[in-house]
Amino acid sequence: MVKVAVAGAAGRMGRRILALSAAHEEAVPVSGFEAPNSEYVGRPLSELAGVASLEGVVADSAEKALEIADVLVDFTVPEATMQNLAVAARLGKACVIGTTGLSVEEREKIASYAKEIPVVFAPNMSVGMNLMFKLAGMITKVLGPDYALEVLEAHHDQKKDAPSGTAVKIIDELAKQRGWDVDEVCAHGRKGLVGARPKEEIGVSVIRGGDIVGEHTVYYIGQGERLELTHKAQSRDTFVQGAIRAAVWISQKEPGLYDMPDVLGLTD
Ligand SMILES: NC(=O)C1=CN([C@@H]2O[C@H](COP(=O)(O)OP(=O)(O)OC[C@H]3O[C@@H](n4cnc5c(N)ncnc54)[C@H](O)[C@@H]3O)[C@@H](O)[C@H]2O)C=CC1
Ligand SMILES: O=C(O)C1=N[C@H](C(=O)O)C[C@H](O)C1
Repeated sequence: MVKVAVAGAAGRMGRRILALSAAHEEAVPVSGFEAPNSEYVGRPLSELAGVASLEGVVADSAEKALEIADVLVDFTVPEATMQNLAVAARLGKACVIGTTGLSVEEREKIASYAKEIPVVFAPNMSVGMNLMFKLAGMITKVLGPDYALEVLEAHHDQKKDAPSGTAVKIIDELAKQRGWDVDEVCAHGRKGLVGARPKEEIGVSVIRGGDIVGEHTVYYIGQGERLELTHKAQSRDTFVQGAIRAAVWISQKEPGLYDMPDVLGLTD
């Protein structure tokens, strides 16, 4: 059994990771933690996860939680993820990171820690979305430059970062296929007298509201037709299942930076 420590144990993802790993055949949640000043520190994990058999309480540090674990699973906020990763590297523990909204510098630091410990780092852990990343690139290539590229993402009203980490990765795939520099071509939420649409542009639109789990669409807009490629997450558990799969997988790996296609066997 792979022993999992859950960062952000009281969060939307953290609670479901505790619950679903408690019922998993190859993983077991041995600890969960929150920031030291969190109101959840000391609360029973069983209460947060809604699983009576779960033992232990929410710890106040990554050190305490990781001492007894094999793998850190972290869906928190960028600052916490970077701190937790430093602890994991010091203790030689593998990591699964799902946090989004990280800066370029933070991503580089993750790559550097991955020289010491195995790390899965992916903005979306669902099977369908990881297939969509590939399809989005393929469609862009097949349709060619006459089709305008627009990306729309929608999430719940508590989401902190925008555009979503998934949208950022989709945009990277599209730009890569066209040979464009992503920093030069994105039009985020147009406003005012923006003029005619340049050919070298990727439009990016963001919706926030209610309890939308996560929806992403790429529009390929031509003259006389348009193709829409959409993924809708209907439950957070789709990401959680992927995260637990990644935790089991990474527990057997050498240091390195891995993505979900590695875990899912979707590599070319
Ligand atoms: N890669 C993927 O498949 C997915 C990624 N995400 C990402 O995961 C992250 C978390 O999402 P949610 O669970 O919805 O957010 P959330 O806000 O419900 O949970 C985050 C938790 O982290 C805790 N936290 C903050 N600082 C901490 C620290 N220093 N140590 C330990 N815990 C700390 C918070 O108190 C909170 O309980 C976001 O960046 C989101 O975009 C979310 C779903 C899927
Ligand atoms: O914050 C969320 O909820 C989600 N975040 C991820 C992202 O930013 O792409 C993945 C998923 O869409 C849910």
